[in-house]
Amino acid sequence: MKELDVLYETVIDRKANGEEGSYTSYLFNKGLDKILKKVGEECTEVVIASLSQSKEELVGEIGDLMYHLIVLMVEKGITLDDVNAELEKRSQKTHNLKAERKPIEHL
Ligand SMILES: N=c1c2ncn([C@@H]3O[C@H](COP(=O)(O)OP(=O)(O)OP(=O)(O)O)[C@@H](O)[C@H]3O)c2ncn1[C@@H]1O[C@H](COP(=O)(O)O)[C@@H](O)[C@H]1O
Repeated sequence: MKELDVLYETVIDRKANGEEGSYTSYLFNKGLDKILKKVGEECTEVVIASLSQSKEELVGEIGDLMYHLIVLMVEKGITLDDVNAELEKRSQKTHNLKAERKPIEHL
């Protein structure tokens, strides 16, 4: 997804160079605990928006979560390619529902 690549590069640049007035630079300066707090908050906001808000608001909350996840990835040295490779590995395997979760078939 093009926008994710652009955002990732911007976040990499903020970590390397910093930028006056940048929220991303602010997060990196605060450190891992602050980034994790924001990821946790944004997860909760996605859950709340899913239950009670419009599709538009939910899309906004998902965007916030994805942004903060990318900040976390950059902080931990994880690339989009790392995640793509993991998803690609999983895509080889389908029908992952565990046997015990499958409905009992009545013969
Ligand atoms: N996608 C985002 C993005 N999503 C959310 N946010 C910011 O995340 C903050 C979260 O808001 P909250 O109300 O939860 O938190 P807050 O009270 O403002 O801040 P805290 O005190 O909790 O840290 C807001 O300030 C938003 O502006 C983002 N800030 C930046 N980006 C991207 O990062 C790029 C670089 O931004 P800067 O680093 O600010 O130049 C931008 O062009 C965008 O593409």
